[in-house]
This record gives sequence, structure tokens and C-alpha cells, in this order.
Amino acid sequence: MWCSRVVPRQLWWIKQLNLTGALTSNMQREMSTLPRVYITRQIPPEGLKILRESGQVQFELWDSDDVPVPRKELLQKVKGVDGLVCVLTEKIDAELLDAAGPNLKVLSTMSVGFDHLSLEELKKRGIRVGYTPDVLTDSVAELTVALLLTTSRRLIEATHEAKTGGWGTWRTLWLCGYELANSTVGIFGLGRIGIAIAERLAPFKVKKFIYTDVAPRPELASIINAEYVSMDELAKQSDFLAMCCALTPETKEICNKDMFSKMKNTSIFINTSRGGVVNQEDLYEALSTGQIAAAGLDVTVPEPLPTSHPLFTLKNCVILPHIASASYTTRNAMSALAANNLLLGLRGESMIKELKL
Ligand SMILES: O=C(O)C(=O)CO
Repeated sequence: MWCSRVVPRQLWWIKQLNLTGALTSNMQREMSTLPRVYITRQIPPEGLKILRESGQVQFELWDSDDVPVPRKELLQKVKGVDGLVCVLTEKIDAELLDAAGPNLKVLSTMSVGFDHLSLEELKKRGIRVGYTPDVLTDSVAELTVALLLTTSRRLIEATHEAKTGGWGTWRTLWLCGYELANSTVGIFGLGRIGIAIAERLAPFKVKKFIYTDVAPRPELASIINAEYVSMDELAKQSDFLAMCCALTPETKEICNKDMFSKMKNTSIFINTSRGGVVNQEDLYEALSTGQIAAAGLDVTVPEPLPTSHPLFTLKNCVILPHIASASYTTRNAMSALAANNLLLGLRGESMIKELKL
């Protein structure tokens, strides 16, 4: 299994047919010197094609996209590898890096988020880390806008009513929601994705964009004419509040009772970043007591969120199964970028997108 995926196609067939034993053993010798890579998921075809055609690595992968590789298997498979490609479901921590051992030089995650990686442990071991920002910005921004409109205009409730007989006569206030025109949109964490969301929302006649971050980001903010405010002001002023920050110790559960209590009863909360930035008990309370109007979540803790979770009982909470970057184009681009980062890293060259550790 370690070799077949790196053999050029015509040779691969010869190997399969076993036409010449000499060739097979030569090839095997050649391949045994190639860096070994483990891939924790059946990643989209673009990335696999790049790796296969590079002739630069021999790789093995967990050949499923439906279930993550079991931890025990992963700890076995990473033993002695030179490179590792992972997705966001794998915890890359001291235990895993110890299991991999000193050969591991490059980790390439097919994600923009890196909260599943223990950066300190990676740094300590001198392991370089590639990730996949930028290529998913459009897809995530599109989905965020879709989720925002779905939540604010109550589309899930509306289709349910239409399908199940709740649609009586046209009623004056039935299924009313909140519109973007003349609204204030708040962005928590102004980066590429926050800007892309604002650019898409601006044509809906948003009155004002505000943002908060660890510090003002005037260059970025000028693109969307956004005003820097404190977190308190963001909570108080936003009609729509979009979470666009990374999950870090500083942002963990930053959306909590205190924040929700400052928001307007008519506000909509949208999270397409990481579930961990929200205290879900506090969110449940804010939604069920009418402290805020509604929430749209693409991310939760845990994932998947158990179907018995109280948030699923609320009509004013729309929950998606972490699909913000799920377009064919984007997922293939992420896969290709992860593959290229890995190959560059293994060659000792600059990666296209490398995390500064
Ligand atoms: O890339 C990531 O971090 C994701 O969450 C995928 O949407």
C-alpha cells in the first residue's frame, strides 16, 4: 500500500501485471528512499493527484471520508513518517507527535483553522506547518451570508410551515424577520473572511459596518469603511453580529452571557468560525428567553452536535453541519494547497501558506 500511489501510471500497470521482476524490485528500491507521508483522510482528488504525480513522496491514506481515522490507528500509522497531511478532525498533539517520532518534518493541514494543532509542541520539535487560508474565503463568506439570511428571514421555519400545513391565509406579521437594509453589521475579528462577508452584505444597503479585534486594522477596515469599536460596543450596536475570529485561548467562549446580555433583543448572532468561541449554554438561554432574536451556527461543540442537544429544539436557531467551505471548487483548492505545501516543505522550500510558529 505504501508504494502504488507514487508509481507513474504505465509502470504501475507493469507492476500490477508483474511483467518483470527486475523492474519491480528496482522500483521498490527507488521508492523505499522516498519520504513517507500519511494522509489522515481521503482528501479531494486535486490534492491526491498532485502528490501522486509528484513522484516525490510515497504515501498512505485513511481511505474514507465518512469516518475519521481512529486515534489508535492514527498513532500506529504515523510512526516514522516524514510528512503528515491532516484535516481539522485530527488532534495533533504531543502524544501524536511522539508517536510519529523525529522523522516528521512537515505537517500540512487542509484547513484555515489551526485550533486542532498544538503549535507549541510543533514548534518545539521544529516541525513546519502548512495551512489553507485564502482559497476558502469566497466559499465561507457566501455561506455566512446564506446562513445570515436564512436565520434573519426565518427560511427553515417558513419551508417547514409551507410543507406541513401551517400555511393558512396571508398574515400581516406571520414569519416576520429582520432585514439588512439600514442595519448595523458587526464583525468580530476582521480578516480576509470578515471583509469578504462585508463586501457581499454591502449591496443589501447595510447602514454601517463595525468591527472589533485585538487592535484596529485600519487598512483592512478602509476596504469596507468599517469603524473599530470595543467588544461591548460591538455587542450593543450590532443588528447582525458575525463571528470571524480564530479559536484561541483568548477567544474561547468569548460569546457568553455577558456578551449576549448587551445585545439587542432584535439582534441576530452568526457563527461560521469555531464552535468553541461560544458558550452554548449561555447562547441557549439568550435565544430561549428572547434576549437575542436568533442565531445561525455552522460550527458547534462538539461536532457533530448530538441531535438531542437543546439548541436543536429552538425555532430561532439554525444549525448547519460545518459546511462553510463546502463547495467542490474550494475543497479541491484546499486539497491542492495542502498537497503543495507538503511537497514544498519536504523539499525544504517556502510553503505557499505556512504558519509562523
Ligand atoms: O478550514 C477550516 O478551518 C474549516 O473550518 C473548513 O471550513
